[in-house]
Amino acid sequence: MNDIILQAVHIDKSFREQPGIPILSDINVDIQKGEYVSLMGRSGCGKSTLLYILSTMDTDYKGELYIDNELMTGQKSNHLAEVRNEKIGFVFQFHYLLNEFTVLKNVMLPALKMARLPLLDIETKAMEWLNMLGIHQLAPKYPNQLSGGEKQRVAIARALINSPCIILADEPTGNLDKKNSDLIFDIFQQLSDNFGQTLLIVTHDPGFANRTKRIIQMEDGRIV
Ligand SMILES: Nc1ncnc2c1ncn2[C@@H]1O[C@H](COP(=O)(O)OP(=O)(O)OP(=O)(O)O)[C@@H](O)[C@H]1O
Repeated sequence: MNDIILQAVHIDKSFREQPGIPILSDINVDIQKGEYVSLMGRSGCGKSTLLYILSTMDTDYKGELYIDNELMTGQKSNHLAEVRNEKIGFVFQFHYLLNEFTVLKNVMLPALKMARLPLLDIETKAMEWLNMLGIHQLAPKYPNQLSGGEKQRVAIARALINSPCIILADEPTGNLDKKNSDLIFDIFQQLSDNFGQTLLIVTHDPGFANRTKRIIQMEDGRIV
């Protein structure tokens, strides 16, 4: 056992529609527990494709992926779904909140799916994260009543509810103005500094990447 939370070993990927055209070539990545890492590179270099594989959602690749020292490659889809729900927190450019549920219920959902804690404890935990992110007053509202920045903070609370080993974020501020982007970056910084949260963030923003502790730079499907 070691402190590596996420490990990609010799990952290659090409899309079935374009066999023989490599999108990712010999990708090797180690993310240690508590690391705060950004993944940068020009548009089309393969960042989202890689993140999708690291998140276990894309299983069509060559090489090996380990999450929390467990080999994910070749595992059945229902086991991968369990690992994702328990160990990975996702934050995307678009928040994917469910409009028919309140903010509180949206944040609680991943924990309700796991069904490991009593309802009241899940609610308390959800409120704690909403509080920490400065949006506890939004708990009874519905996503379509919120601003873009507020929705993204709710999405971060939802990503945190199961105390994931790692947060994976794909352009989490891509849809936000500067003020809200700064706020989201401050939150990631706090999660890293105060909670030791492991984070891997795909970003175009060099200013943000420079605030992370390590930058992984990609070019044409390779890490450079
Ligand atoms: N389903 C697909 N079939 C074929 N090619 C694809 C598919 N999805 C993505 N690609 C190609 O794979 C390459 C990498 O795409 P990807 O979305 O990973 O890049 P990216 O670095 O995340 O770009 P951006 O910063 O613009 O989001 C691109 O050339 C893209 O056109």
